[in-house]
Amino acid sequence: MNELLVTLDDLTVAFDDRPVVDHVNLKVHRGDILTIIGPNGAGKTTLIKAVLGLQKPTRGVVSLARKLVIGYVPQHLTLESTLPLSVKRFMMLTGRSEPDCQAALSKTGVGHLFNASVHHLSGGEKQRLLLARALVRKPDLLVLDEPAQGVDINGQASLYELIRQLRDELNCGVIMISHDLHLVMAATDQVICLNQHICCSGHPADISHDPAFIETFGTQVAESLAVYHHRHNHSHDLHGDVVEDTSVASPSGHQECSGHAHH
Ligand SMILES: Nc1ncnc2c1ncn2[C@@H]1O[C@H](COP(=O)(O)OP(=O)(O)OP(=O)(O)O)[C@@H](O)[C@H]1O
Repeated sequence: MNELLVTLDDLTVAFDDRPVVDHVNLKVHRGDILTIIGPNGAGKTTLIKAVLGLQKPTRGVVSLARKLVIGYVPQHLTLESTLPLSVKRFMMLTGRSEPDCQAALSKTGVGHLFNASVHHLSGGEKQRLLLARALVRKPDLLVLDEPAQGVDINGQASLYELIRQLRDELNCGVIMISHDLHLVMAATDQVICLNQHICCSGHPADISHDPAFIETFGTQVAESLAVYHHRHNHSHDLHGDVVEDTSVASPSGHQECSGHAHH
């Protein structure tokens, strides 16, 4: 088992006695890609803020591996539009060397924009710049809050592919929030469906069959994902008749909570 990077132990965050993250238990290891999905207001951002140390738990514990370096990619790049700022300057604000900054930008496919103004970048280029800024710290853990927001559908697929490649290259763990269910399903190892508490979790191909998932996202979404991720779970004999295939793995690590009322 790879090194354990993050443990959430019974994490609860409440605002005015209203729990928005409720009794969440979670472990992230080096090499994991874990995606948090859930409806608006489900507590996704609050959960990652707790991991980043920006939100104090009301109850429970967030434990991080010793000397854990976290690279954070926010949803948007918000900058004062009147402030002239080049990509180079933006990257150098991290305090890293110019060659390191340039290498990180090349890794995320925007090395050619070193001298461009950040204000002139497209949505996809901005996201790649934010990713480069997170990478230059050589993180053990990448935390991304809807990294593909404002990026077109082709750009989204390549951004998720890039995140996978970076995970392989850096051997880091990845926690990300996403709303792009189809793309997430293709690019992640484990999905957590959060609606204050963890409704269900597991391999993306299996989650879409989960009653808790269907309850949260509706039958239409679940069916479209189930078709998209259909896995052949049986074999055929010489006559073409269907035979049970016991060698097909059952949903790996698939868990569903019980004892909670699903919203
Ligand atoms: N500092 C705060 N004080 C009070 N309420 C807060 C605070 N931060 C978040 N909330 C509330 O907590 C709930 C969860 O918010 P959060 O941003 O974590 O949801 P989310 O799942 O990320 O939503 P979205 O998908 O819409 O971004 C919301 O109802 C929000 O209004």
